Amino acid sequence: MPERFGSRPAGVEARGWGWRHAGRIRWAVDGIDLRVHAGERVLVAGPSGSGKSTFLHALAGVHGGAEEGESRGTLLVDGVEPSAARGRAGLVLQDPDSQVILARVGDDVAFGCENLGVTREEIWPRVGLALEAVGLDVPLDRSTSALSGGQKQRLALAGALAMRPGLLLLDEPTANLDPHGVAEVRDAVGRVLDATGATLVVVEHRLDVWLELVTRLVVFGRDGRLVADGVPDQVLRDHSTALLEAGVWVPGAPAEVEAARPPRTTTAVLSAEHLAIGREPGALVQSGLDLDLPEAASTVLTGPNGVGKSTLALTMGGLLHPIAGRLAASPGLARGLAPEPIRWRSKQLLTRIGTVFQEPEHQFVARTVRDEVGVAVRALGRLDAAAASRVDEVLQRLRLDALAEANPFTLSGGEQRRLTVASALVAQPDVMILDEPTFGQDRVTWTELVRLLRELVDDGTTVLSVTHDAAFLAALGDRHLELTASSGVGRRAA
Ligand SMILES: Nc1ncnc2c1ncn2[C@@H]1O[C@H](COP(=O)(O)OP(=O)(O)OP(=O)(O)O)[C@@H](O)[C@H]1O
Ligand SMILES: Nc1ncnc2c1ncn2[C@@H]1O[C@H](COP(=O)(O)OP(=O)(O)OP(=O)(O)O)[C@@H](O)[C@H]1O
Repeated sequence: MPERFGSRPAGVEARGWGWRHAGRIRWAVDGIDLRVHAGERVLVAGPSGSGKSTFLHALAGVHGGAEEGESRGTLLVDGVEPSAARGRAGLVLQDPDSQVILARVGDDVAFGCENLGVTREEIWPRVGLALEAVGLDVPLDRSTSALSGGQKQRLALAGALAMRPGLLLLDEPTANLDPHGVAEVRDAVGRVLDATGATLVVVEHRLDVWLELVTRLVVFGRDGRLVADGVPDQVLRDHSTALLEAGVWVPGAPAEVEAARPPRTTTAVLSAEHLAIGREPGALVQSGLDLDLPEAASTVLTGPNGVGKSTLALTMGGLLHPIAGRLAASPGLARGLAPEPIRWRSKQLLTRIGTVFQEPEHQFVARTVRDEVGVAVRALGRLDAAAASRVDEVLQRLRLDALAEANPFTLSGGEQRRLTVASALVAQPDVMILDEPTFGQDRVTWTELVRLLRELVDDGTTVLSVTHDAAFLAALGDRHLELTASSGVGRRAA
């Protein structure tokens, strides 16, 4: 491979390296001593908010100047400052939405290659190969804004793979993928590494998926310093306590939460009959859906990427018009309003159905974390002492209290996810609809989130969650609905 295409494997060296984001007192990452040889494959794990993404962004050379933060120590990629080695690294961001640049799938995948000066004759075969490798089977002229979350994640990875970088940097690349897609994408990365010999640094909470591909495991602790580094088997054996304390999902050590239990009642709070859904009238995604949400139980909706889970969640949440059929609330939920949630005004919706979107940052409206959590209660004119103390309690339970004054947009991916859940919780809606609620969570924050949702259900809240997370399904799938491409929605017992 000609070198100007950036395919020569690049090593990494950190000596006492640290980064502090502007506006923060704490160093997000500090005292990092790490030498990664060209061609090594490194898995980075650690608690939510421990600086994993910060480190990855630094390696990609995308941190800006003093207005974004300050660094100390030394960080080198291929022997030079990361900003001078930008063409050598391919970064896939945690939030695939923020990485989509161009309007068409093919152009978006080609974008990075064009920047590297790859010839046009070579770009298009690369684009085709990369899309095939990540299993994104859509026309090159498909609009990128019409892709589902999982499809966008595959798109971002295809763009990075097409560049054939010497240093591949992946931030939770499989967090939005269905189980089949997880293995498919990991194997695609493996094949590219085998072919190019590139160095890999991948951040992921779930170790089991990546362990078979990597040669090294590096673990960040809560304070942004390394707590373990070495051959995976050895790190897992010698540091198991430290790893569990750091919230790492150690294989074979599942979270300690109760299993799902069958719904207590068959009374439905929301029922769909022959429902047809889509983002717009001409674009039907599913039709003929019959389903209901049992009261005071937790229903979990699973299914492959792009099948329509988010679309169904938004429709159930009263945010998208059904294309056909009927979605009706029980009289107890409608409380005097028309039965169709789409007809409720936003304030009326707030206390009846709270929806947490798949992409957290689409939801932020306030300037601080504390204000964001209080948005709903303020809209309802209920910011009394009880509401204020509930805000504090939720912040503390979801480990956001130390970030109460931070800007929501500066939070880590996992912190943002917890913030959106916190905001919806505080309004105390009868029904909560959550799209991928455990995205980006470590074992500790995951457990806290799952326990909190179980308590809500015990107290009478009806919860519907969309997820690809098998552990979440085991803990909260009182009712399991599986959406499939051919047969609509199937119901499974807990
Ligand atoms: N742009 C920013 N400005 C200010 N603080 C930031 C910014 N980005 C991240 N932080 C803070 O730096 C810390 C580390 O964040 P980072 O995203 O690196 O964590 P992470 O380990 O990747 O977390 P997660 O597993 O939740 O994605 C967090 O406390 C976060 O709030
Ligand atoms: N904003 C949009 N505009 C038009 N079409 C969209 C939009 N978002 C998604 N789609 C399309 O609608 C279909 C269903 O998408 P949806 O997001 O509901 O899937 P999903 O099951 O939630 O997928 P994932 O698991 O990847 O998040 C997909 O084929 C997708 O391409």
